[in-house]
Amino acid sequence: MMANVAERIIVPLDVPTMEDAIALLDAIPEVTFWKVGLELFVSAGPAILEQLKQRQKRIFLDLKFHDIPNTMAGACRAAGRHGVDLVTVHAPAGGAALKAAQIAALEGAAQADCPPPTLIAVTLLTSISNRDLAYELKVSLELTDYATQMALLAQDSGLGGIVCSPQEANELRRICGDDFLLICPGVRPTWAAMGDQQRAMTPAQAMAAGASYLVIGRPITQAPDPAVALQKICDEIVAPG
Ligand SMILES: O=c1ccn([C@@H]2O[C@H](COP(=O)(O)O)[C@@H](O)[C@H]2O)c(=O)[nH]1
Repeated sequence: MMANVAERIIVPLDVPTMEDAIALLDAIPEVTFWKVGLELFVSAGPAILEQLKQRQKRIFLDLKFHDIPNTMAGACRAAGRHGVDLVTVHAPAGGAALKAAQIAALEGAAQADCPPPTLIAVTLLTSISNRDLAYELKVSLELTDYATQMALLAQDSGLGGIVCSPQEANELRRICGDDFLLICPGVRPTWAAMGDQQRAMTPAQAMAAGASYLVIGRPITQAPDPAVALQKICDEIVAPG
């Protein structure tokens, strides 16, 4: 397995319990970067972060905070104390909330004497289609223009990156520059089911579009053999068919 490719794949621990999470960690020890989302954090709490640290894994705490500035700051300060690598907020919370969140995340890390997390903002969930944006959310901008506005809002607010679909990664990389993290879920090998993802690309396409990291869940975690699925994805990135 090409180490540098595998290290750019973040696998979500989208499972209901701590026991399920540990089984997944043990099934694919090759994974260096794990994502803890709402389901597992609400179920298992911060203890899952300790399990990951004991295994020297990198941690993406994906709780997608979206609230008023004071509440966002409190949540990000607490997240900063956990010593995780990445923390998510929603960009449409607005510039005041994003700035407050960024400052608070650094404060939390300093209080706990741990490295500060990189705060990243979700531009537009990858489960939202062009049609959903226009007809359900009543956003009149073109989807790429909306994602660009959210990315620039995050960058201007001092955040270190965004979560975006690989379909917008090329344009957002051009606009936001090389030092801004682009974390891309919505990644599907040709042999995997799309599920609820609406704006997806293959792993090789997503890397080529400028993603810093790919978030790939069900194609790996629900495969008959997750380690084989991970290896297949790495091979496809290195030598696209
Ligand atoms: O826009 C977003 C933001 C976050 N996610 C998260 O990524 C994974 C994707 O899992 P798959 O099984 O590969 O679909 C999941 O944890 C989401 O919460 C996203 O998909 N889109």
